[in-house]
Amino acid sequence: MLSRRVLQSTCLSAARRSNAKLWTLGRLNHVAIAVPDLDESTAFYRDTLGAEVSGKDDLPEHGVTTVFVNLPNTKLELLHPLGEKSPIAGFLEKNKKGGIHHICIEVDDIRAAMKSCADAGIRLLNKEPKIGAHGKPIVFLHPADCNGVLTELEEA
Ligand SMILES: C[C@@H](C(=O)O)C(=O)SCCNC(=O)CCNC(=O)[C@H](O)C(C)(C)COP(=O)(O)OP(=O)(O)OC[C@H]1O[C@@H](n2cnc3c(N)ncnc32)[C@H](O)[C@@H]1OP(=O)(O)O
Ligand SMILES: [Co+2]
Repeated sequence: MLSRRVLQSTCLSAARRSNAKLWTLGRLNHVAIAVPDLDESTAFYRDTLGAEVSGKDDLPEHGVTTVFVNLPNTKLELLHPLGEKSPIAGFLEKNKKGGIHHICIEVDDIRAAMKSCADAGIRLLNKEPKIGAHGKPIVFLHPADCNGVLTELEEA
């Protein structure tokens, strides 16, 4: 009679061999909005809507300056281009007043999630996890493979 532990480890290794999904999708971490004027947009959420907002954070490795708008159940990430090669410059060219740029969903294991997505033919926009605004590993999935929505995964 196989002990419970042996049975469990056998099932787990079978799941690993079958590449079964060994990670979990979590909360909506943030909705990112690209804005042409960061001060004006920050004032709108803070003064007009009464939201609690963070200070500005320059992230040269991402080519953006961010301000986070803290909501009870998620956050808005206000994005403004930083530097010559900002990945959001093209987006703002096309959307002069700004617009929703991406969504960010939490995962418990970024590398397992990246492998599942790559195996499913979803294009990863960074081959290795990068460190995002919250100091956590992140990956971006190509919008064309995600219903037209640029999708960021953050390991939480
Ligand atoms: C700090 C961090 C954090 O939260 O921790 C962040 O969020 S950093 C946030 C900033 N970093 C990133 O966004 C990194 C990932 N983003 C990228 O690599 C880029 O933005 C791409 C998604 C590859 C798009 O680049 P770019 O605009 O230069 O390319 P492109 O103009 O040729 O666009 C290629 C196609 O993608 C579409 N496209 C472009 N940006 C899009 C967006 N935000 N949402 C949905 N579709 C988008 C275009 O319409 C076009 O579609 P058609 O081909 O149909 O015309
Ligand atoms: Co983001």
